Amino acid sequence: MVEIIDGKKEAKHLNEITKQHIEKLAKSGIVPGIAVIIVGHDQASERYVRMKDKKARSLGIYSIMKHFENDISETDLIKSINELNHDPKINGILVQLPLPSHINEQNIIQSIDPKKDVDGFHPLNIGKLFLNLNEQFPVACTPKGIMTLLAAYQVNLNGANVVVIGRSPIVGKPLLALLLNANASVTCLHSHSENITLHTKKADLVISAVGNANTLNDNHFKPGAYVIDAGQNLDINGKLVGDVSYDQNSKNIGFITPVPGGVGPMTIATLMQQTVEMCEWSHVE
Ligand SMILES: Nc1nc(=O)c2c([nH]1)NC[C@@H]1CN(c3ccc(C(=O)N[C@@H](CCC(=O)O)C(=O)O)cc3)C=[N+]21
Repeated sequence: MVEIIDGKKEAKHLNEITKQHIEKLAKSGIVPGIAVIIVGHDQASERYVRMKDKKARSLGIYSIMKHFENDISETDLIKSINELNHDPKINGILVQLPLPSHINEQNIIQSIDPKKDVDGFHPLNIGKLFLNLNEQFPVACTPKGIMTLLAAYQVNLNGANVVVIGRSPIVGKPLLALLLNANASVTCLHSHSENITLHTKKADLVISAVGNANTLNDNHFKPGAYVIDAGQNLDINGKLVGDVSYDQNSKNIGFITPVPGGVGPMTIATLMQQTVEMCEWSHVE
């Protein structure tokens, strides 16, 4: 029997801890704040952004949303980010990706004050992560949430054989760094990799961040393997599914995170956690 991890339950637990931090800050008259910028009218993006805003408000985080039309110029977008960089009520700035093709994503990410980069996408923060610096800095929320989930399930990463599939700057790459920093032996596979099964069959833990339904199935894993599915795909019926196809009777999978209800809720809970952490960091310096 496959154990299905309850990401919603872990996210709820994390949100309760975040709430305690918010209440403690409130005693000093401090309210953490997040600003989310969204460009255009992509349905999925609008939905995620609303979910983030709703969760932030329910926890007592000050949350503002800036919604721009598709034809906003890069200069105007940077201007708006600059205002938020200087807004003392805002601790975290998130620019929802992807952006329209006439806007250079790196220019936008690099215009965010690294101390307010709640996504952890700024090159300075990614550099700190890869160097494993002993200081406080933001880390991409999906990878950080996955690490929290692994810790909650007491997965021993020390010397473990871990395969990460995907090398995006928002999931695969930061995950590589986090896993290396946790002393795992990490293999990263991607669209040019040959014989994926050769690698996944040896893995104690496989983390898939591909973005294609049915990328993996039970035959890819060794008995008892842990599987984290960070995929968010729509199947042919428009249903949200992950990268891995499996059922309760899959014989090799030890545990797996479901989609929906696995990594997704942890991403949003981690965003809330990190907004509050960044507020705390800004007050001790
Ligand atoms: N700057 C930026 N930061 C991001 O973190 C970011 C982004 N841009 N662009 C898009 C991706 C995608 N992403 C998700 C977060 C939560 C769920 C999530 O909560 N999923 C639920 C289901 C959601 C639903 O009901 O539709 C689940 O898996 O259970 C999904 C996807 C964050 N992203």
